[in-house]
Amino acid sequence: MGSELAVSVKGLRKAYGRMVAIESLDLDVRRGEVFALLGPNGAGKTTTVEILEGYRSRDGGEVRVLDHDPARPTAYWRSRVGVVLQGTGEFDELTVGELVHHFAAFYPKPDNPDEVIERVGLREKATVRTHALSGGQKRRLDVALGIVGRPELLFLDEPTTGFDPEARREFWQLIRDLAAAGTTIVLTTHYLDEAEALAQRVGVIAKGRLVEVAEPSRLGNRESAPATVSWRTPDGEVESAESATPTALVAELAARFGGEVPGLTVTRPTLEDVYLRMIGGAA
Ligand SMILES: Nc1ncnc2c1ncn2[C@@H]1O[C@H](COP(=O)(O)OP(=O)(O)OP(=O)(O)O)[C@@H](O)[C@H]1O
Repeated sequence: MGSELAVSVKGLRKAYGRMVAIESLDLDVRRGEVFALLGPNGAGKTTTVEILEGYRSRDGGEVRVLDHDPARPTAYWRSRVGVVLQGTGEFDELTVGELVHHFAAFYPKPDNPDEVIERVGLREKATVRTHALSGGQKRRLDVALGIVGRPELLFLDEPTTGFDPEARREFWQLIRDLAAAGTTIVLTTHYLDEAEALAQRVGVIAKGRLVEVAEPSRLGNRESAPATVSWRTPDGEVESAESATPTALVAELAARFGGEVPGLTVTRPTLEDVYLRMIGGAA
């Protein structure tokens, strides 16, 4: 029986020459959760994730991934960790079907390659050579290659960049299905709505440090942040007020208008609002 944590990081440090990319980073990911890593360009997300995947060395700190140090990867450990790489250009001449079958053969207990192709929505492209796929279709193929080994833990680096809106929704469903089947998922993304739709917890990295970890609805005290209430006055002007007790304000407006309040909206800061404030403060 392994630990409750799929990923455990304490005091991680990584420098490139004199540039310190990661400075004393602590991070835990629980088994079975979907965890999103957010942060501006150059914050250190890819560096962190590639250290966890065993593809980059570290300069300091303790790291356990599925109870194993990724700095000393074994073939068995690698078979339990799925990595969605961006692009597999060297296999351009193979068809989608050939490539997914080829990758499946690397794993001890792979999924059925044809079912995986179906699940990522590429059934119609199974006999097409991979160089002839569109950008979004190539990303779907990358995902297929990352999951065909039935990983316990899946890393996804900016998985939906270049997807059209429908493909994103379909991909989100795929991630939810994998999570429901017990796969732990760590994803990096620049899309705040994606983090909010998929992740139980998000971690914000800025300048090589983890600034905060929270449920998306609670990040930056978002839940208790003042709400903005706006409405239209009888002259047709839009008026708005910030309020810590918006319900009371709306009740007062309802009384003032004698019923329906014209143009009423009540908004709290979005995940993007609190995120931008957070990384602005850390920069
Ligand atoms: N191989 C490398 N050699 C030197 N510096 C590097 C290397 N890889 C990353 N860096 C630097 O380390 C810092 C963190 O980079 P990293 O790629 O981890 O950021 P990121 O958060 O993934 O950014 P993005 O959102 O743009 O993908 C950056 O300042 C980057 O320039």
